[in-house]
Amino acid sequence: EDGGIDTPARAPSPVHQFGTLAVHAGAPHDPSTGAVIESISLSTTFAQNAVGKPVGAYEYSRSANPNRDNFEEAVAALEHARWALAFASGSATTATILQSLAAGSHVISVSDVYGGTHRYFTKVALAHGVEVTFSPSIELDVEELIREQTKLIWIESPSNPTLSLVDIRNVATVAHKHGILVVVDNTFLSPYVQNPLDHGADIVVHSVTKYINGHSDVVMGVAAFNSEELKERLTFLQNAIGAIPSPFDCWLAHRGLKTLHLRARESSKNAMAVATALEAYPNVIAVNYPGLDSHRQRAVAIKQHRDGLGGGMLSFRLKGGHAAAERFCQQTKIFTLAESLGGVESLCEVPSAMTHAGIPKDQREAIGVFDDLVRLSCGVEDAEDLTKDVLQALEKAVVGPK
Ligand SMILES: C=C(NCc1c(COP(=O)(O)O)cnc(C)c1O)C(=O)O
Repeated sequence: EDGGIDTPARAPSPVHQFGTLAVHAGAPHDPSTGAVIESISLSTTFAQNAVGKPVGAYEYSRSANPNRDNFEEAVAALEHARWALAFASGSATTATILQSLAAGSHVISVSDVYGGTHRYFTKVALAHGVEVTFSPSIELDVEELIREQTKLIWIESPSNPTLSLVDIRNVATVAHKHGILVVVDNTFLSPYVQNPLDHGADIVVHSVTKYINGHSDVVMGVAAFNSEELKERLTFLQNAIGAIPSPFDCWLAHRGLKTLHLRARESSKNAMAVATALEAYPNVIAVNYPGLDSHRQRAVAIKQHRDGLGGGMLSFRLKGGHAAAERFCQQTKIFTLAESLGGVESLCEVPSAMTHAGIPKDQREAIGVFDDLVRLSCGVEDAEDLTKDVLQALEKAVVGPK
């Protein structure tokens, strides 16, 4: 007990280090053929020897599927969780968790969240009776924001796209005193850099579409947790709502996950090089990167991130407003102008006009998503090439005196 919520049993401490788990967790050799790589089980249904007596462990693919089981087992191992459940997308994961709440429930969310998450919180959740309110400084004011009906606190750390951090333990300590669950969206860092359950979170979620799959060829989401009650509730909803991923997508995402440690280290190194170059550039107003000593919450990164890594994501403000931000993204040669993030290829975007365009301008700017903000997803290309690409695009983007 740490207040009003049972502290669930923790997953057993991992026997192996991250890289070994990434390669081997949830990856049994086929006992009949010895195949080292799992097959893809596309069958949607499984024979029964007699009524209600399936031949094996499976009956119908929406309820369970071998590839999904293997992928979920691997994610659970990497997030230090007893269980993980995979969904059709990160957004489907968010929706299923919110739909686990009774009508009349209240959720407190950090203000700076992905635009699609904001869209669900403000335009969908209320339809099933869940009210979401936002806080720009959740560590400071969470206690006063809690209501009798508050059931969940939703954190993105780092947040998309301003890379704000939250000290998870601080929020979880307050939340658990009131019997409130804490969800951390760990998409921006991946399980390699941060494990929110180790800091008191009750559920960790990812858009698998990003770093975990890592190759921009799968849309998927996942939630991981230690509570048996959550496992029962969310497994029921995974089947009843049915927002599940395909076996092939699970197979692809499991393959991508096996190199997550290599990709996360490389993209973090690249982001540090690019952020450092940006910080030195005269026409850059501000750089948001948790790996920089100048980051406003650098102490939280050092406390919560493996080796204080900043991850592969960063954003920066450019003199010259929206026009300069757009020109930058049109001038890059290696960074591709596109939404999404976390893949092997580097991407750039202008959140105010793209991923966060659905958030009203005044609310956007209140959380630092200004029209001149550019977001970069640093892939695994060479740091020198990425840095040169950014600098040449800056030269062309900024018109007038530097
Ligand atoms: C597509 C983008 N984000 C998706 C996303 C999601 C939604 O994941 P989807 O798999 O795209 O549904 C959830 N959480 C975070 C932090 C995210 O960044 C983007 O920011 O370009």
